[in-house]
Amino acid sequence: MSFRIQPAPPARPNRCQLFGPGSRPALFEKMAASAADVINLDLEDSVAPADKPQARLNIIEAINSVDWGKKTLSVRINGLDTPYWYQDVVQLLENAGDRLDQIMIPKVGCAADVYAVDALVTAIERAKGRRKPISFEVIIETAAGIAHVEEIAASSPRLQAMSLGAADFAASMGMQTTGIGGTQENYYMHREGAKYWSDPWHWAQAAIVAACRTHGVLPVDGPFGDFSDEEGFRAQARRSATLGMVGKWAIHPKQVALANEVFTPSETAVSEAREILAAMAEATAAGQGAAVYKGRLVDIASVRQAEVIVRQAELIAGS
Ligand SMILES: CC(C)(COP(=O)(O)OP(=O)(O)OC[C@H]1O[C@@H](n2cnc3c(N)ncnc32)[C@H](O)[C@@H]1OP(=O)(O)O)[C@@H](O)C(=O)NCCC(=O)NCCSC(=O)C[C@H](O)C(=O)O
Ligand SMILES: [Mg+2]
Repeated sequence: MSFRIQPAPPARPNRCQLFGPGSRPALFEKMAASAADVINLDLEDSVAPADKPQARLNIIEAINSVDWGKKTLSVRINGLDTPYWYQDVVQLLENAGDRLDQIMIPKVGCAADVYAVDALVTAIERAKGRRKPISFEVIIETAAGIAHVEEIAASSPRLQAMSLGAADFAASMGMQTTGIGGTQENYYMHREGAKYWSDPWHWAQAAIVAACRTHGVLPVDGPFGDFSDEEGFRAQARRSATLGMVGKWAIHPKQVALANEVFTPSETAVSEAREILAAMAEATAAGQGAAVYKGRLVDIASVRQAEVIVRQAELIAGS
């Protein structure tokens, strides 16, 4: 371990972030009643330009009136390259009550983007005497965002989570696809007449996880567009979980249970982790630094791996 200790991320469940357009207030109660850990009310790309003023009003009304339970409540504002974002922030912070937890900043390209929103949010919080500081989450979905991912992860103490936005990311990178996440038909290796599909999102996810873990931020996988493809969603989510991401977006209520299933460690995984901890406790008591568990080596690094799984399970059970 470096002399600089890896900070812990926020201790809250983030297995599923359910999105809904701010222009469809009929969905808000259904979102609140869902099993998602995080709700993202959208002012950005799912809301047409002409509907943005009304969507802001809908969202403010819903933040103040709907029972959101223990969910993290987040609003996605418009990007800093638009004329909308400052009004999103000003109207939200001046009119939404303390139930608003978080602002999601899309298409972040550098740390200064987060700094700009932080400056505005801080000024409004002071002017209005808001008691609860607003936290931030960002979307990495541009070439600049992934190129500057580490400085973005370090950009503000308000930052709690970072997602990969596969659709805008693909567009910004000039990728030849209209798919949102998942297997891409033309991204394959070829050998002896057979195709082997690779994962084009893997490198960006790994970069996001590394940046997030370095700075104590929750890494999250973004949308999977084909909401009729449950196995495709599961496969994408399992790869993300294996890489270290803590959750995934749902763009349809069908996807909430799938995300919760994948990002909740299974009973088998938790029992195995506990057995590894027990085996190592026994080995340590006997003055040994390593042990054999089910025919394989376990040592102090295995303890750290097992602790990740046990901590995740305890966090979810306690939420
Ligand atoms: C995708 C949808 C437009 C589908 O809406 P709809 O046609 O109404 O779906 P269904 O008829 O299948 O709905 C079945 C029931 O579920 C309710 N419903 C639908 N959507 C939601 C929701 N988001 N939350 C809660 N409940 C929902 C319906 O009302 C039906 O209920 P009932 O009649 O009582 O049975 C729609 O799901 C939708 O708008 N989804 C969110 C879209 C969105 O927010 N997109 C933005 C995030 S993705 C993105 O921005 C890309 C990213 O930035 C990137 O770059 O990668
Ligand atoms: Mg996007």
